[in-house]
Amino acid sequence: MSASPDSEYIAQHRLNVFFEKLNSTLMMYKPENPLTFLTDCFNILKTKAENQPDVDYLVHLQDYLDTIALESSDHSNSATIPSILTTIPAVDGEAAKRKRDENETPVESQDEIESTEEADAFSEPPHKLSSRFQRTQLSVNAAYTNRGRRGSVSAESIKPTEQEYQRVVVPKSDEARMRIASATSSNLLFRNLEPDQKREVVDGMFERKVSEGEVVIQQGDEGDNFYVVDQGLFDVIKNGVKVIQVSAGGSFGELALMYNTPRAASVKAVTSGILWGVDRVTFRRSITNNTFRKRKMYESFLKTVPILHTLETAEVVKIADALEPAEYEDGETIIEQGTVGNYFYIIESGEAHVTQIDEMENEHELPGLKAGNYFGGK
Ligand SMILES: Nc1ncnc2c1ncn2[C@@H]1O[C@@H]2COP(=O)(O)O[C@H]2[C@H]1O
Repeated sequence: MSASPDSEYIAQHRLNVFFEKLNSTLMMYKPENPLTFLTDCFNILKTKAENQPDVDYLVHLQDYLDTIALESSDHSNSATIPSILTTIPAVDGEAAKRKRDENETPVESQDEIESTEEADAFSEPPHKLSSRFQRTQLSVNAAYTNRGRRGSVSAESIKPTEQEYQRVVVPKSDEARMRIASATSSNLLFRNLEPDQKREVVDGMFERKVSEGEVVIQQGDEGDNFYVVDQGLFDVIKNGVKVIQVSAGGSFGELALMYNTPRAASVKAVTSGILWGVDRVTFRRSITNNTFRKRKMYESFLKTVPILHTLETAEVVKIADALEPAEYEDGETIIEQGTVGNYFYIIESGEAHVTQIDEMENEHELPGLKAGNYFGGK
């Protein structure tokens, strides 16, 4: 039996997903004027589609919804829906700055105001191209899967004022500090922390012993703590399906805290184990500030990379955590034929020549690579 023209049209444009997302967003924020809200949303989608026509319109929509979820969570006392300002892609630093200059920015969060200079530095492209052959690559060395629609729960702003904020210090032995150091040594979320921020997180960490079978995090709950695994194995279960297992040195529970959303998955202890927990406020003050900026900077770019199109935001941000920018001069060799590849590269901007030497030692020019293309890895 063939599908009706109506259902074909719906499937072709994935209208059910589109309307479901709009509907759940309206239900979540309940804007006073839904028509204005939707008009803003459509205008923004139109602009995004004009700027990045190759990107799927549902990706643009999700990006916009993520942005307003983040913005509204940092303005939890305000009922306003964030303005168009918040939708300027982080990679377009100049445009974002111009827009900020043009608009008196009533919706900027405290965090944004305090870190304007730093944010500008981050939102600038990390390099300037001196010629069309100058190349810049990003190496990727880790990723994990995560699919999740973000809801929103209200929460404290990232940087509470000093009077409000009481630094949490949980007394612990040197042995405990050593164990924490070992558990966090290879954790991506800790990699970019300043020594003082790291000390703040470690000071605030508390030990939690868990029994086999214990549910540490329940999908859909409001986020309270972030956890680093010291000992034991933990299954991450999403909608009843195990998506990943976390072991010593791994961590979980950052998404709900970082994005002020309900827990995206459940986490259950497969064995008895020991966790180091960090409360929500300490986490947001230290880890979120660093990680979030990096995630926002690369999220929009990564969504334009064809191989990553099918990933949802939660998956993309994990890749963003693992990215390391690398610059190459015009003519510099990035990888050499016959050598072992350690990195996967995505071209953020610039172009790369690809050549191959055959058995007769003749060099052949292969099709070149440009922004969004990738190479390397095994
Ligand atoms: N595929 C996945 N989907 C959702 N959460 C995941 C996934 N893999 C690991 N997690 C972790 O599981 C945690 C559940 O709580 P959070 O949503 O706070 O943060 C989540 C992530 O840290």
